[in-house]
Amino acid sequence: MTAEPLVRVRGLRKVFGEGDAAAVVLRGVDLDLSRGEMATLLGPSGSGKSTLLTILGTLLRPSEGLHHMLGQDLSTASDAERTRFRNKHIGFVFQFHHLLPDLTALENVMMPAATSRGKETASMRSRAAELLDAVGLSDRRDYRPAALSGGQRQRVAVARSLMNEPPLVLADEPTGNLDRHSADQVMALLDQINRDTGTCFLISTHDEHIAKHCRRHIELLDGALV
Ligand SMILES: Nc1ncnc2c1ncn2[C@@H]1O[C@H](COP(=O)(O)OP(=O)(O)OP(=O)(O)O)[C@@H](O)[C@H]1O
Repeated sequence: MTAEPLVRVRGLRKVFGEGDAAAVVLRGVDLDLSRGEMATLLGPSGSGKSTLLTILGTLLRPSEGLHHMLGQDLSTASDAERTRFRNKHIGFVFQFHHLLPDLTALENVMMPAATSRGKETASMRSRAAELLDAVGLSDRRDYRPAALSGGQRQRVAVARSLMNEPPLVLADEPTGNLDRHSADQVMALLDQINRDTGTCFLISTHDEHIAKHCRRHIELLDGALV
């Protein structure tokens, strides 16, 4: 018997709207992601990359199809179960960092743990400090996002995505807002984390140069995998 992959998706469809206004955005996607994989999701604008990532992140339900992660059937899970699952097992990095402006870098990194466990603890603080160290920002712990560069903010967002040690991190155009040098730094960081911890990354990008950092390329064209 082969072990079930980290993520298994079969016949995934997403339709927005109804009747004449219906737009079929994903038309039957089959995809497996294994633990420790580092993959890019490529495709032209409008091909459905963000929609697929949002569904894999349980932030959106598919119209049809099967979605399993860690052997759990998320297609039939309740909203509350999906939220609990997401907080525990999935990290996110977005194009715009979505850091909270009033919190320091350290407090932002701690957020996912504080959210799922109710309150901050000393062990959360030390894990967040270790993560900031790992992304090269231990000297910026007490800075607020406005006092950080774009690349530094994105590195804080990467640290935050890892706070709960998720087996899967979904990154939607994580370098889309960065210059080439900062983009390469962020990609090298993701690559390093992937090798060190076995975290699976699925990274959407338009940029072929960024895709070179990944060993697997998944391509969407008009809502279907190529
Ligand atoms: N909530 C929504 N309601 C209706 N249509 C939507 C919705 N969200 C996305 N779409 C449509 O789905 C299609 C795919 O969008 P999506 O954002 O997934 O593409 P993408 O490949 O990530 O594009 P980009 O690279 O430009 O970010 C687009 O045509 C978009 O207009």
